[in-house]
Amino acid sequence: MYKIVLLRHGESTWNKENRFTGWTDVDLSEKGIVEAHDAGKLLKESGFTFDLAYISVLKRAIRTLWIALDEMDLMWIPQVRSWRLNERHYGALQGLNKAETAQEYGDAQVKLWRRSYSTQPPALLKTDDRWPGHDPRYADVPEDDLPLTECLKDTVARFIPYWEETIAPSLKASRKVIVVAHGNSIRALVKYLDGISDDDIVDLNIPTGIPLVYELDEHLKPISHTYLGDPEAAARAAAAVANQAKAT
Ligand SMILES: O=C(O)[C@@H](CO)OP(=O)(O)O
Repeated sequence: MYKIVLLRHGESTWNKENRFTGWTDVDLSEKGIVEAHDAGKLLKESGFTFDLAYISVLKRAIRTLWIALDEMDLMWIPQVRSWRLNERHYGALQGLNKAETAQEYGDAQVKLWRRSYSTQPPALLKTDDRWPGHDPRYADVPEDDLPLTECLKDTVARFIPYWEETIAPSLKASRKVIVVAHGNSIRALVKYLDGISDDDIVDLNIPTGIPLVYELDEHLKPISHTYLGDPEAAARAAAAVANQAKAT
């Protein structure tokens, strides 16, 4: 049996301001820093240890990992960054307030943009400063792979090859792995691992800063998954994420 821990970063400054974030590189809020410390303490108290970490190239995930590893006295472990673990790119919605966007376009449209499997938010133009082609951290990524917007299906398409080619072989080599990523990139992985349908994935929300532990069989098929800590608190936090973009 294999085990892997998936962790969404702690609350970011734009989570706090209720803005669509995507690939915008915002930092953790004060609450997010506390959540990252708590995640590390909880992992340590629960007997977890790691010898390899995978993270996105966004600082809210990187800092969450650093803080959690510091709590576990594991800052020495290899930390492998990939853009493929980034948050789903939110296209032209990046920066907008979620509730105001729902007032303008309606709750149903915003829910489609946030949670449907295959509806892309409005796209950026390549001339827009928010297009990742202007950011040196993506200089080695082929231009055709850099999104102008993404639906969850697009995030699955760029994350799962990385799972198959890089993360899964590490697990099979008995590495103790933590993945620190984002609400929608973790939804992409969970959809794939648990075989969740395109319709049912709409109702899955991932809370910030609560470790999600998967036990996997020898073929890396899930045997179980659980949030560490208080399950009701995790359910409440997930419901709060779902409700972030209501117009009223
Ligand atoms: O703004 C975002 O990038 C994500 C995660 O913070 O938001 P949502 O939960 O609305 O998909």
